[in-house]
Amino acid sequence: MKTFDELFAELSEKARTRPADSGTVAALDAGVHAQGKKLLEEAGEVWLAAEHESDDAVALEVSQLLYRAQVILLGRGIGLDQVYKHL
Ligand SMILES: N=c1c2ncn([C@@H]3O[C@H](COP(=O)(O)OP(=O)(O)OP(=O)(O)O)[C@@H](O)[C@H]3O)c2ncn1[C@@H]1O[C@H](COP(=O)(O)O)[C@@H](O)[C@H]1O
Repeated sequence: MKTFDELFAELSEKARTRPADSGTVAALDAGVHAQGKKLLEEAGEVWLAAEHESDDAVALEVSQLLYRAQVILLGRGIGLDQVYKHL
């Protein structure tokens, strides 16, 4: 299990070291258009799960949405502090 901040630290390290088997590196290399499509896809899956599926299914989809939001942030070079100041 990991927190939102821990995941962001892990993904930042992946972006820095660029391991060949990293899906995050591939997602970053795919560019913002592909990243945005994934984000919207996950948002839709959260919505559908919330309407029709179990609590655990909703939690899974939200975890994937959070991951995709972090990829967008990493792609733009935006840190979590910059996000948190708006919360
Ligand atoms: N939390 C996630 C995470 N959430 C979602 N995803 C990706 O999103 C996919 C699920 O999205 P979809 O429903 O679109 O599934 P899919 O279309 O079958 O998948 P793709 O073909 O798009 O890969 C997963 O298969 C992963 O590729 C994630 N990929 C990685 N992480 C975490 O990120 C960390 C680094 O991962 P790597 O960069 O791959 O090493 C690890 O700790 C992982 O747990």
